[in-house]
Amino acid sequence: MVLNPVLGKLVSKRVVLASASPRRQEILTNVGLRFEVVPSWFKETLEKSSFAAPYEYAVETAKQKALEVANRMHVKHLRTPDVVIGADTIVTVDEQILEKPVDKQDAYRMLSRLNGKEHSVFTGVAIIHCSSKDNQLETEVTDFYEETKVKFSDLSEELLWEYIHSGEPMDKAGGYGIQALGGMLVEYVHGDFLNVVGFPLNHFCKKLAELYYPPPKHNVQHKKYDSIPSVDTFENLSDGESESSDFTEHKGASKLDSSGMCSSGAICNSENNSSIKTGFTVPLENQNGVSESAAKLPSKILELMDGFRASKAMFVASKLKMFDHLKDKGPLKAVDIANEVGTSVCGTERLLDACAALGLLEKTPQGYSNTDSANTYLTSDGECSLHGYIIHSNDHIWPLFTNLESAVKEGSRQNHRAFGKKAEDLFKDYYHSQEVKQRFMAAMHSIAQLTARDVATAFDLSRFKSACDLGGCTGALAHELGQIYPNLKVTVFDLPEVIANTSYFQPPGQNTAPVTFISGDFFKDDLPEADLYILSRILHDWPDEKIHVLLSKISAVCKPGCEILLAEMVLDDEKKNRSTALLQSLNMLVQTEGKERSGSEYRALLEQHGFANVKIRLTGNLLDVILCVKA
Ligand SMILES: O=c1[nH]cc([C@@H]2O[C@H](COP(=O)(O)OP(=O)(O)OP(=O)(O)O)[C@@H](O)[C@H]2O)c(=O)[nH]1
Repeated sequence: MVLNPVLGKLVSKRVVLASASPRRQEILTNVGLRFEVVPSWFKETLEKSSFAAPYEYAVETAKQKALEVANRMHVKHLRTPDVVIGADTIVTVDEQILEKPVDKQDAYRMLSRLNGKEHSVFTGVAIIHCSSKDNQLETEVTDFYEETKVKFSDLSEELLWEYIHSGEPMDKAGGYGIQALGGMLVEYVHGDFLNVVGFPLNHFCKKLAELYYPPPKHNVQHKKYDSIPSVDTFENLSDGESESSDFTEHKGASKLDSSGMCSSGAICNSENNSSIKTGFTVPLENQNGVSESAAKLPSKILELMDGFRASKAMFVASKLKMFDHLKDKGPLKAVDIANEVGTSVCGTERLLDACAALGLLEKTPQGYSNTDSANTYLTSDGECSLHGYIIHSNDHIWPLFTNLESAVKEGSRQNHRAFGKKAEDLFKDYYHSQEVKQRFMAAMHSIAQLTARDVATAFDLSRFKSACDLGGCTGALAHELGQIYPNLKVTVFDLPEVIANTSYFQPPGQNTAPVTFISGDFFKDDLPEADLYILSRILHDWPDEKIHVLLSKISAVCKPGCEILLAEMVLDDEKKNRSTALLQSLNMLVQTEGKERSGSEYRALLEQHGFANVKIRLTGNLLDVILCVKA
């Protein structure tokens, strides 16, 4: 779910965050944005005195950071990104610009200046839209800044030094982190808190709204985006569709009757009273046009209550290949689709209407047709088809999840309840029939294709000569690695039942780098030699005991300097923020003995087997990446 649909405009774009700041990564990840992280190499050394105002310095630095990454990625022939985001945070006090302290003395100097006073925090942000024409990079720059005022209490020398010795100030503008220990120094904040932390999310969304929902020319009233558009339809999540600025057009269009329904019969959106197609939030306006009841309605809970119905509607339409038929022959009427797929007309019409309301289809007098997102993701041959994973979700995960209650009570997987068969070995269960095996492989292939580029580029892997993808299934990640690193020889090592079935999934065309497939069981058989061992979505399948067996085997064949790359959904250490990963951990509960783990948990497992320098990258995609080296 994307609460703010303007972020959905970036869904099908290759978005790059040109920042090493973990805070910026977290702020953007938390709102569901998918992006790659490519830290900028631009040195923050612009001449401050040449700028008329401090914020101009921050904006220019942000711009240069983003442009450096856009250029580097273009030149390196990694696919040119669509959007690069750069940011720079500075603190100003007494007309001085403070950046990150270089050492403890510098931190002390900064904090002493801020002590007992109000100061400003500016973050400059640059959003660069990139395109490639005749192999030349073309860029369109949008930039802005946000100012937040912060006041420090009167702080004792002792407290300042204690804070400095905590180590927290060192990578933070002005020498403090308001989101952690530094919060104790602060008396008040006027303005956007996240701006202080490093990224002005609200202003960023407004800027995107200006860019992606340009105001209708006849309606000058809405020229400025004071609020983020809140039209909550799925089509706003896809790029290029529904470009109209619905949210301005609908403003105030519907009135509510006493039952809370819009007079049009549509359900209304709480923020701007616009007609929306999904959700239940029903506002009442007071005389100032402010919604009174919205706050009382548990819209999040209502949405979650509804969530399984929406999933199932999409699953069934996918399983019945409705999106495939519409791609080939749309627009089609319900009766035509019902005839094509052999379903009832009344049931088909309701399903298609629901899919249209969810933004998966478009409904016109000519009939139903796919949205661009449906063509791309929901058809079985779509460019980034998730069909395989959707069918696996419908046929395998859904029955398991209906037994979640038992799984939670018993703390174990539920295959016996869902499929009337006691779980044996996890993969033997998947591979007991050709049909289930192919379904599972297609599901893994969908996810691997969606994530491969982000996994492959999370770190620079060009120094490696050979890589072995343990449990690499269809080879989707291996092929992507071969594309990006032409000097890397990639081997996929997987069970014989898998290797025997990989041919169907190989990419078409001659110019893909060759991948070698070797069959074997990584728990029992000798592992192929490699400089880099990859485990993508493997460790989460297993309990710690089994992971120790596997890591000790890898450690035994790894020469010093060899590395391991893990691709997993990494939980935050407190296990409270990343809902997709936490739900995935429940998913592992109902079907495996494994679980999702936090960065610290992975680090501890790896370090026990002699791996060091564990680096973690949150990619913003479904998989995050961990790299470590055999000491
Ligand atoms: O209260 C807080 N104030 C500031 C921060 C963090 O401080 C840094 C600011 O540095 P900069 O903008 O130069 O960004 P870098 O970290 O060097 O990363 P780039 O690669 O983008 O240059 C920033 O990380 C803020 O998050 C804080 O955490 N709390």
